[in-house]
Amino acid sequence: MEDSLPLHALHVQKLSMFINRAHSLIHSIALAFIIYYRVSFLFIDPKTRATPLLPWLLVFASELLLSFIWLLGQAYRWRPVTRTVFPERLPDDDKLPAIDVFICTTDPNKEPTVGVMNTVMSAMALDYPTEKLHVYLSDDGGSPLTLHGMREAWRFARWWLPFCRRYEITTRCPEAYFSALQADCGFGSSEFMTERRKIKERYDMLKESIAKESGRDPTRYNSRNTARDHPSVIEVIHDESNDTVLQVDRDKMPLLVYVSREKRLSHRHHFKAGALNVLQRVSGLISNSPYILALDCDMYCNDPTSARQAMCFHLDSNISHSLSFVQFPQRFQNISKTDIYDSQLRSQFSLQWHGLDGLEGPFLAGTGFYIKRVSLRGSTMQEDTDLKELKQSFGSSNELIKSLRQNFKPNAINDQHILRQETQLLASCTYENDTKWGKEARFVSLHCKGWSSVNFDPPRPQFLGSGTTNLNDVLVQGMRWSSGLIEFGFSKFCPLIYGPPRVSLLQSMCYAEVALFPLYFLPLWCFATIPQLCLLNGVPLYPEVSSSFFVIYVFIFLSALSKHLLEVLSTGVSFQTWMNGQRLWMIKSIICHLYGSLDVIMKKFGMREASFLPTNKVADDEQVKLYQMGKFDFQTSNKFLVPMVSLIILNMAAFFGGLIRIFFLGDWDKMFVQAFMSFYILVMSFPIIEGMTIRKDKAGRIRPSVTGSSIMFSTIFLVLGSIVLVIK
Ligand SMILES: O=c1ccn([C@@H]2O[C@H](COP(=O)(O)OP(=O)(O)O[C@H]3O[C@H](CO)[C@@H](O)[C@H](O)[C@H]3O)[C@@H](O)[C@H]2O)c(=O)[nH]1
Ligand SMILES: [Mn+2]
Repeated sequence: MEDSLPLHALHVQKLSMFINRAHSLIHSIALAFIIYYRVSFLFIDPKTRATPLLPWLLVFASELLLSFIWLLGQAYRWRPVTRTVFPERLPDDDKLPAIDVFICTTDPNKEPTVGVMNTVMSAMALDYPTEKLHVYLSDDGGSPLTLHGMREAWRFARWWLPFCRRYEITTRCPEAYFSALQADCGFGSSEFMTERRKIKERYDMLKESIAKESGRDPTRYNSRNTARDHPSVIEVIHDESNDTVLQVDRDKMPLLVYVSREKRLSHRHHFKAGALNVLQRVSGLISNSPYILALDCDMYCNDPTSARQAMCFHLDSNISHSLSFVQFPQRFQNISKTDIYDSQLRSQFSLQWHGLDGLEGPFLAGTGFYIKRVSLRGSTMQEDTDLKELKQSFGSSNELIKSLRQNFKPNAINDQHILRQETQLLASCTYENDTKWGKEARFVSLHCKGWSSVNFDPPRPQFLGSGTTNLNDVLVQGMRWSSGLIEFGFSKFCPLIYGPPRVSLLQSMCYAEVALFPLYFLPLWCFATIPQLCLLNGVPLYPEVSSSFFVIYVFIFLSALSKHLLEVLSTGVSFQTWMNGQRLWMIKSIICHLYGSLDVIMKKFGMREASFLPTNKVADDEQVKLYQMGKFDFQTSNKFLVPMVSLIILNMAAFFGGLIRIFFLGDWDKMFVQAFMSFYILVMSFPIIEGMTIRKDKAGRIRPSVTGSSIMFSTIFLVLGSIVLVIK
């Protein structure tokens, strides 16, 4: 490089690092005391023990598991870093590498077409040489409405892009731009204002046209069968109309391609991962750019500079040879201030990813990353790898294999007919049969193959999506994630076994933490039931208030909570937001992680098929209102509600039973911790108690039938549990 100035800088967060390490050390010592306390119980003569063995062991096992997951999590806190970039030092535009943008959508009912097109247009408007930008939309729904939307988006973009460039607009997602109160670039000249009005009119026309098309024949788009069974359609979107746009501007349009892969009921399609594989192959023939930006259909580009920022890492000769991807944090535009469902994924993107960045690099978040195409290829390809071997890896397409050797130039297939035939082959549902596509878990094993990654979290969010804003979506999404992670944790890629020889111990610990944290459901279920059962039966499980081990327990409780509080507050949010995060952690552990794990077990035994319920991106006015008010919305299935409500009833019984014990039998010293646990659980569950008792609105009321069956379940648990306790 002629320019010796660095393109980016790394800053180790020294203060956090010091606090974290000191805290880990002190907290570990306290945990060691607890283990000593629990183990020494086992050496007491069984005849003189005040507590039966079984509940003691259950609580001990839970404490061990919780401590283990905590210990794994300390790896994130070892060496947190932040970064800055200097895009002004990048080489000239003609020396920048090309980028393919991949956007995935699947269901026009849950993912409104206008929203998807906004993402498409924001990507087309990235601040990057247009001839080096290629935008692909994968439509798993195979919906003609989406294709129609693409044509409209293209037409609008021909006005939108020059407008953004001319006035240096920074918010280039049309919807976000027009709905912002203070449009950026101020209200400048009258020329700008007239232009803006004209563009706004065109944008309204685009929305109207999409609405009209979707209203034309509802059955055409609502058919679930089309979504699951359709041929492949690949179309490079062209200029069809004769609008009078300046020829110069017309040339300055990125390539836009619609890809709907073939889907058949008899073939597995692997959801988003499958869609990304198809895009990788199809784009390999059409543009074959060395870098790829992957986006979810609702993750619009909020700042056009992300591509150049990413290139500050990819083009740095010190790190580029091993750098696989630059990940931007996933942020959301529709999250309320207190974030009652903890949808901002704060701990993940504001804490964990910064910690990983100080090790070998963050994991892929699934969206908002710029990845190097070769790092996706799995096996490294030598010049002399023979054709047979290549076909075993990449499938039968000669053209695709040719493109692998093109050094990121597109294949010069001039014959449109051949190009179409070949891309259709690549997007067919049988293409991956007997190949290595999808077999190598490429995304998760990048670091193990020696690739590194970078996390970049600039002050202005680069990508903004729609987060979950109702309980049902939160739980369904949480369940899907848990199930995916547990599956990974217990596969042959289990990070604790597969990791250490390939990546550092700390990095393996982080991988293990993400893969195993759904196991939180085991200790949390235990802590929400066993101490309560014992409390009602007068069985002590924790040290007496007068014992010095009591102090250790209090210390651990306060140390864990205050550390988390500090971490959350340092991201600039309120105490209330922290509390909401704690509450959601409990709810998700009890519900999502439990069902997610059951899901994996059932899949293993062939009792369930893999599924992917996309989250809803349509804003429901009533729901949004409740959400903005910070009120829970309990319109979700009974399988989620009943376990939660049952635990609350159990804890209510335990708490009041415990109070009676404490005041009438004088068990204060022995039973305080257990009574406090129930009290804490009830305080944290306040919105649910409110739903069971006070709230009368349809969305916020927990139906009496749910409460009824929950009372039944908790009674059965109490009776059976007490019998087991008495038997000893
Ligand atoms: O068969 C499918 C299912 C989903 N998608 C797309 O996948 C994306 C993510 O789906 P979404 O319903 O928005 O899921 P989220 O839970 O919001 O997504 C998070 O979780 C996913 C994994 O569960 C990751 O892939 C995403 O990047 C991450 O944002 C969307 O663009 C979908 O259109 C497909 O293309 N095909
Ligand atoms: Mn999403």
